[in-house]
Amino acid sequence: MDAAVVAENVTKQYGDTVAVDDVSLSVPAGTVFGLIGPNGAGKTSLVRCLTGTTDSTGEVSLLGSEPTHVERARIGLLPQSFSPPERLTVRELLGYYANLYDEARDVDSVLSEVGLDDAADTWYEELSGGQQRRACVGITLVNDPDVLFLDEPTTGIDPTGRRDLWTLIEDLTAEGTTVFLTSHSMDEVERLADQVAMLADGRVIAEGTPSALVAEHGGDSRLVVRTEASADRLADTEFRVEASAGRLTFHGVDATRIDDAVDALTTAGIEYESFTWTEPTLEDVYLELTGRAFRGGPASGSAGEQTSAPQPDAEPAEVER
Ligand SMILES: Nc1ncnc2c1ncn2[C@@H]1O[C@H](COP(=O)(O)OP(=O)(O)OP(=O)(O)O)[C@@H](O)[C@H]1O
Repeated sequence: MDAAVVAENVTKQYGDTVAVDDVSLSVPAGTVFGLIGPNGAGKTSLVRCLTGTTDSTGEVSLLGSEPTHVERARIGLLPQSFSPPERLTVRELLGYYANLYDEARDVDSVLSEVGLDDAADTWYEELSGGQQRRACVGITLVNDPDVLFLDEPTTGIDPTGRRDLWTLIEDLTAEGTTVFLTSHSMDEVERLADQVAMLADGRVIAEGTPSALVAEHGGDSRLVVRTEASADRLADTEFRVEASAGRLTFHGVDATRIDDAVDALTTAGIEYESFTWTEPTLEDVYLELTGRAFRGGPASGSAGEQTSAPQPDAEPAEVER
């Protein structure tokens, strides 16, 4: 598969601040590349280097050319902060941007894709924050770009709208669009990205598929049991069990071993109120790698039903006794 975006040893400095530090990456065409990292890690600066909207050192290839030489119609860029003209209706706004290109998509189709059909005749300034963000996403789609850079696309968008946008991004990549996604939403990146790079202090500190990163850095699956019992009665169990206020945490409990852990509780005669099974997610990877993990509590994030296979989107399963 051809690479749509390639960076080799890209560095960007603002005065003494090294915002992007010797970054190399490659994004195959038709895939989603997720860029994550704490505030100030250099994500927006890197996007600017890749799109040729700032100068940098190193090599960047965008659709096989230097970024500034790529036909603008082939690129879509949704910056983190974007303020289009406010005294236009949404339809007028998309039409305005569509007119900047020789060939553009049908504005009403784009409006529909971003869920703004009903707000088409509303002034941009009268939209809610989430609707405004949807309109901005729509603006990036009017030229039917081959590569789409989305910097925090779903900020302010409600959960249903976020999922609609995720589906839209999946549809776009299915048709061959390459998406470079910057996000603080780990569930968004985990759901969408084929490849993820984590940036810290301008450098890529981890890169891989979401599942590979979770396997390497996410920690183990565990069963958290709400009980006042101590761990002493579980001395013989094969699981590593940690006790903390009002709960026992069984480590290394994958989906097929939940029953074994519950059996161990029963065998030990331990009374419990409920238990929750959690498995590591990209959020755990993020917390681990940024060193901000909250130690001692159950990992937050996705989990499956007690007996089902892990489901990336499912809520934690709390099972009452
Ligand atoms: N125009 C600028 N002039 C000077 N310094 C800048 C400029 N833009 C960014 N920086 C600095 O570069 C570093 C990286 O900033 P950048 O905005 O790329 O981070 P980010 O990962 O996108 O952050 P966030 O998640 O908060 O959006 C920060 O130290 C920031 O202060």
